[in-house]
Amino acid sequence: MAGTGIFSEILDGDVYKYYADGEWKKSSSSKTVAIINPTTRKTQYKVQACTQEEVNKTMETAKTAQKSWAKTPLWKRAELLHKAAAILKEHKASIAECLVKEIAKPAKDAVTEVVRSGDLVSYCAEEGVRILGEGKFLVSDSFPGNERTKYCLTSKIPLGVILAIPPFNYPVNLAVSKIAPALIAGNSLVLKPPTQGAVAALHMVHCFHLAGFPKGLISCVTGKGSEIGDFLTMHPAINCISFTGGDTGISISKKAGMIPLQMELGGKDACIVLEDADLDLVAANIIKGGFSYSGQRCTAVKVVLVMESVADALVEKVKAKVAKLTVGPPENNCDITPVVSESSANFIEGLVMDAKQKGATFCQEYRREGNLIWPLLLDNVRPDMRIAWEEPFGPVLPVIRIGSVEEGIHHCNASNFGLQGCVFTKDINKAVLISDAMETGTVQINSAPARGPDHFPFQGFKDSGIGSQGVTNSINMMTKVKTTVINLPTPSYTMG
Ligand SMILES: NC(=O)C1=CN([C@@H]2O[C@H](COP(=O)(O)OP(=O)(O)OC[C@H]3O[C@@H](n4cnc5c(N)ncnc54)[C@H](OP(=O)(O)O)[C@@H]3O)[C@@H](O)[C@H]2O)C=CC1
Ligand SMILES: O=C(O)[C@H](O)COP(=O)(O)O
Repeated sequence: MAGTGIFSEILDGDVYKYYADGEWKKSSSSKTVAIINPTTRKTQYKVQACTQEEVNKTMETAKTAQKSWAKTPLWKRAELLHKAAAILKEHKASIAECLVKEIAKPAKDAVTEVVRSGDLVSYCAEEGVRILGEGKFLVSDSFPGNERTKYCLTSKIPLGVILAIPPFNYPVNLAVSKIAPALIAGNSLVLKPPTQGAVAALHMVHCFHLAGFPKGLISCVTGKGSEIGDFLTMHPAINCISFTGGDTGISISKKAGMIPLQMELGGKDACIVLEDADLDLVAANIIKGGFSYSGQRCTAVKVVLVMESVADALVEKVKAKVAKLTVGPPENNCDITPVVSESSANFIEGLVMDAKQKGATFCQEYRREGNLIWPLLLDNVRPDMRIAWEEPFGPVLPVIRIGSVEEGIHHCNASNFGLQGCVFTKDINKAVLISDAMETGTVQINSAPARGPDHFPFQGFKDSGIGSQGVTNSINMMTKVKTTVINLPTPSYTMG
C-alpha cells in the first residue's frame, strides 16, 4: 500500500517528504500542498512546499554528485538502472494505487504505466551502454586542402544537472523517460513532479533510492509549479531542462538561459479519414485514441476530419462504440473516469457550450457530475468553433466533415500545434503523400497517434515542442560533443 512497508520512510504523519542529498526530508517552510482526489474532490495526500533555500541546497548537491557520477563506469550506471527498474516493477501495486487516487487513472492502466516505466528504464540502460560506448573518428584529408595530419576523436559527455518537469497525466512514465537517459549519460537529475501525481512520483523516486544511487544524484523537490517553477527553471545550476506539459513550456522556453531544452507540449492530433478506409478499424482507433484515459493524453485523437461521403457511416459506428464505454471511478477500471481537476472540467464544459451555441450536432446528451464528464462526440463541427482548434484534454471529440483530402491537410496544418496525426486509407501511396504534407512530428498510418513504444522518436513541431524524445534521442540530447584532435608532425597514411 502507498506510504507503508518500504515506503513508510517517505511519509511524515500525513505529509509526504521531499528527497534531497540521498535523504527524505521535511521542508522548513512548514507549508504543504494538498493533492485533490479527482473522484472524491477531497484532499487525498499532502506534499511539502519546498523553499528556495532548499532548492539551492539541492542544486549544490546535484552539482557535486554529478562530478563523481560522470567518472562511474558506464556498465555500473547501467547496472544500477536495471536494479531500479526491477524494484519499480516489484512495487507496481503501491505506485499504481497513487495514480488511481491522484489522477484518476483507471486501475489497470495505472499498473501498465508503472510496468512500462520499468521497461523504459531497462531499455535505456542497454541503449546507453551501446550508444555512449561509441564515438567518432575523423581524419583531416577528407576536407579539401588537408593532408592526413589530424585525427579527430569525438565522444559524448554529460551536460551536468538536468531539471525534469513532467505533467500530471503520466507522472511516473514521463518522469523516468527523463531520469533514465539523464543518469545513463552521466548527469545528475532534479525532478519537480506535477502536483497531481507527486506522490506516485515520490514512490518511484524511492525505488531509485533503494537501488543505491549515490547521494544527491537524484532529487525530488515538491511544491506548486506556479510558486517554485520559475526559481527552478531559471536556476543558474541547471544545464538542461526536459519539460512535458502545456503552454507553460512556451513561457519556460522564453525565460530559460542558454541551455538545451527538450519540450513536449500540447497537441491537436488530427485523424484524417479517406473514402476507402476500413471504417471499423477507424472507429476502433477513434475510441482508443480519443477516449482512453478520458482523452487526457497529448497524443489523443483530438479532431476527426472525415470525407463527407463516409461521414454518416463512420459517425454511426463511433456512436455505437461510445455507448459501450463504461463511466465511473478509476478503482472500477471504468473507461471514462473523472478528469484531473474541477478547472479542467470547467474548461472542457466551456468548449462544449461554445460548440452547442454555434450549432454542432450532439451525438450524445452532454452530462457531467463533478469532474466526471460522459464521453461526447460532436458532429458537424465547423472551424469557427473553439473545439475545432483547442485541446479539451477530456472525453469530448469533434468531427469535421471535409470535401477533399486537401481540406483535411489544410485544417491540420492551420493548427498552432504539430504533435502527431493519423491517416486512414487502404492506399499506401496516398497515405505517404498525406503524411509528408502533414506538419506534425509523427504521422501514424492506419492507427491512432501514440508516443509508445517508448524507444520510438517522439517530437512535436510548432507549439508542440522543441527537440525529440524517445530513449535514443533523449540520451543523445542529454549529452554534448567533446572532441580531441591529435596533430601529427607529418602526414600518415595506412597502406592496407
Ligand atoms: N507532448 C507531450 O508529450 C505531452 C503534452 N502534454 C500537455 O500537457 C498539458 C496537460 O498537463 P499539465 O500537467 O496540466 O501541464 P502544465 O503545463 O500545467 O504542467 C506541467 C508541469 O509543469 C509544472 N509547472 C507549472 N507551472 C510551472 C512554472 N511556472 N515553471 C515550471 N514548471 C511549472 C507543473 O507543476 P504543477 O502541477 O505543480 O503545476 C507540472 O509539473 C496538456 O496541454 C497536454 O497536451 C501532456 C503530456 C504529454
Ligand atoms: O503524455 C502523453 O499523453 C503521452 O506522451 C502519450 O503517451 P502514449 O501515446 O504512449 O499513451
